[in-house]
Amino acid sequence: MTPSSANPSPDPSPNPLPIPLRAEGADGLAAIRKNPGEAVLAFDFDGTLAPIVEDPARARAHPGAAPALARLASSVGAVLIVTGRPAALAVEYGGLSAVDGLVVLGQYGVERWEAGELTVPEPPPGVAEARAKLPGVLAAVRAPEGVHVEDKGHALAVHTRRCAEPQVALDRLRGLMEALAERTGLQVEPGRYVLELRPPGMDKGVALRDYLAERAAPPSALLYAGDDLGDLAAFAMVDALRAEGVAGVKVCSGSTEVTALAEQADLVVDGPAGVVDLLERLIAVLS
Ligand SMILES: O=P(O)(O)OC[C@H]1O[C@H](O[C@H]2O[C@H](CO)[C@@H](O)[C@H](O)[C@H]2O)[C@H](O)[C@@H](O)[C@@H]1O
Repeated sequence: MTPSSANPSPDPSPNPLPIPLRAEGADGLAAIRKNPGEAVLAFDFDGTLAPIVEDPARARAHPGAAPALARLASSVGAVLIVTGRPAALAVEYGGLSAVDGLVVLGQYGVERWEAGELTVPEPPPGVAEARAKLPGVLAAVRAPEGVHVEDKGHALAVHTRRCAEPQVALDRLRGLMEALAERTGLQVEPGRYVLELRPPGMDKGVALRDYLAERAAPPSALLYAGDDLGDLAAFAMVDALRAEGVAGVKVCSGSTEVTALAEQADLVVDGPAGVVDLLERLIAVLS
């Protein structure tokens, strides 16, 4: 898959930006080019910067991601990672610690990493309760072989990717997870062959909005790239900001596993390799 485009690019440069599918996306890219120093570029981690792998502990960013983000960080207003991962893990798995000025909002915005400093609040008591109850719940329903739990401190992610039938397994667990979430005051965050039990009240859209509110002025443009259902809240925030006059670009790191983002995106690229290609094209036009 090459970057999506409605028409052939009129840009004569050897490394042109793709043409967005929507006029608003084209306006967003134009705003980044016009005023890069005030633009904010935000990225999801798994599936967007890091290829999806079976074992979450083995996920690593595409080798081109950190170098490209480091170069962009020197020419745009801010580079952000907004992830369901614990912030420190995203930094480690992404090899991102040397990206100047990078801010990582982890666990859907609950945690923050910046300049080597990590801020992690105490999780609500429901997380400990869910942690204690989850093994019993999974055993009681004879969870299929391959189901595994990732304990993220603030959330418990139940993964089915390693099951023989991951979608069947996910569907079988959904109701139980919802019931456990209700009993523990948590919410279920669905994703790519994963159901997470996490505290309510924060999502990637709120995380973006809070971050932007800290800045002295609204950005010249906000680009957000994601691949999974948890990124829809960030896309909705791009839309909300557009309604307030802030230019935006919604980029989908495409996969066959999730199609909801592609339906809303201005640009659909081919997974993390496609995202890195887009970053390199941005570097080329901004330098
Ligand atoms: O917001 P993100 O950065 O996209 O994180 C979302 C979740 O990603 C991870 O799970 C996904 O990636 C795994 C590794 O490739 C894959 O095995 C799994 O099937 C995917 O759902 C991560 O493990 C979760 O903690 C994140 O919340």
